[in-house]
Amino acid sequence: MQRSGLLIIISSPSGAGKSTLARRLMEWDPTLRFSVSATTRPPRPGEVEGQHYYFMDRAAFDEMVSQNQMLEHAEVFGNCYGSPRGPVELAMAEGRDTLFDVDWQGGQQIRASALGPHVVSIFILPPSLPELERRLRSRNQDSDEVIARRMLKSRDEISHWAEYDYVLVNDDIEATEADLRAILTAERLRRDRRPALGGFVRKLMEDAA
Ligand SMILES: Nc1ncnc2c1ncn2[C@@H]1O[C@H](COP(=O)(O)OP(=O)(O)OP(=O)(O)O)[C@@H](O)[C@H]1O
Ligand SMILES: Nc1nc2c(ncn2[C@@H]2O[C@H](COP(=O)(O)O)[C@@H](O)[C@H]2O)c(=O)[nH]1
Repeated sequence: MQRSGLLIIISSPSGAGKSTLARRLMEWDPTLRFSVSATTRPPRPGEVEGQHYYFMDRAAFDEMVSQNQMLEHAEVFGNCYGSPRGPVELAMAEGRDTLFDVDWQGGQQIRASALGPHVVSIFILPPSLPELERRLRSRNQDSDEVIARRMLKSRDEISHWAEYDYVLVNDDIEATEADLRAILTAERLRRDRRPALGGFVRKLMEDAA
């Protein structure tokens, strides 16, 4: 039987380090596929269409939603974000694992979808709220107003931490990346080895009889 890809969801308050960790994880394992989201947010300097996001206007976004082309979608910080369904289903059929950088609403929707049994969800906490703000500022890409809005929403996002399979505090980036690698390795072992164990255990018992 062809194995099915895992859906690895990473959520956190804005600025805790999801994108940085996702990038590092994909450098470690280039077979991982990143789910490039659609968004109505304008591009930041340096963001590339089709690599960081599919940037679109509200009409195009709504059209995708109405055609059932989004696996999940939500309004975050006043803009629309969504995960296109087609590439995820393709990756799963090919047995490839997909990484999602989505907020708690996206996490809930994917978990509740038909693909829910394939989800591994990870919540990233910042070491403190002042450090979260420092990281948002150090990124040097958002206005004071945008940063204030994201900080205001951070408590709401953090309140969903217990809905996730794993929760990591992203203090030291190397240590957090090592934890993510360990999670991925263990979850893949579980997926790949467990189905074959039924036959192995049956034979073990027969041989002993
Ligand atoms: N462990 C860490 N220690 C110090 N700085 C970090 C750490 N992890 C990430 N950063 C820095 O914090 C900033 C925000 O990180 P990043 O953009 O990855 O956050 P994010 O959670 O993806 O944010 P958003 O939700 O807005 O996309 C970046 O400048 C990144 O280099
Ligand atoms: N529910 C979804 N949330 C998403 C998606 N893509 C990104 N996000 C989340 O939005 C915020 C802000 O992202 P930014 O790039 O503007 O900083 C962040 O929390 C992301 O996780 C998505 O497809 N669905």
